[in-house]
Amino acid sequence: MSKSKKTLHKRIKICGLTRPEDIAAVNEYRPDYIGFVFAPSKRNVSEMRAAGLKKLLSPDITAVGVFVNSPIDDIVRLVSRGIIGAVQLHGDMEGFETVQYAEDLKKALAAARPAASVPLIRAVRVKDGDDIRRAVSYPAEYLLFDTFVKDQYGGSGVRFDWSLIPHIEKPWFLAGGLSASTIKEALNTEACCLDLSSAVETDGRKDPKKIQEIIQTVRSV
Ligand SMILES: O=C(O)c1ccccc1NCC(=O)[C@H](O)[C@H](O)COP(=O)(O)O
Repeated sequence: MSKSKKTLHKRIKICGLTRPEDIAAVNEYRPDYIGFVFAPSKRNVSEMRAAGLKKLLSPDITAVGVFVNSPIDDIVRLVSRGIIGAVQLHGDMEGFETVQYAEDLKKALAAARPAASVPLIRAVRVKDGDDIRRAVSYPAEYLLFDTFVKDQYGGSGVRFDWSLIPHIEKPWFLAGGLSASTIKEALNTEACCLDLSSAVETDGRKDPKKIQEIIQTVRSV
């Protein structure tokens, strides 16, 4: 593992924002990305809610739409309306979010927004190293490694064994149970971005103090 890659500036994504108060917190503490979850989840936001939240969001923070097996048209509409600027695919690579699906989505996004570059982030729910190796050739700009939890697509707050991640050329996000107690260790991985949700919540709501602490830790390195 190259030292320079490990010590590169890490980006931060705070996922699962649902309220204007959450947007006020990220506008103040400034992660690189925030996530709106359009999949079934306790953090789900409707298109209308996300549109309202996006209007409040600082324009230099990229809003990522998180999807699980969604129709391409729904994703393209959110991008066309300027509600999201990146697409995180968290569903099933076999059966729904296939390679063909990603290629069709890319074509549809390019047709709808020719001037915009809308990166795809391929989420991989890691059970073992094979899950990672299978995902490397998926047509996405980034990979995102999260924990496999049965019957839960994401936002579990559970960590996986990071030693399963080999050196890969494609940039990748690290997710799954990242918290104040693991963030320094995560800074020592080759991830380009650290993605948090559960650990920056209190009683199921985003907690500005926890967001501030995590972002300060990451930025102080
Ligand atoms: O957050 C959710 O509820 C969710 C539901 C369905 C698919 C994806 C979901 N979240 C995706 C994320 O990017 C989370 O930040 C990531 O899974 C990490 O969450 P956590 O382990 O809670 O930090």
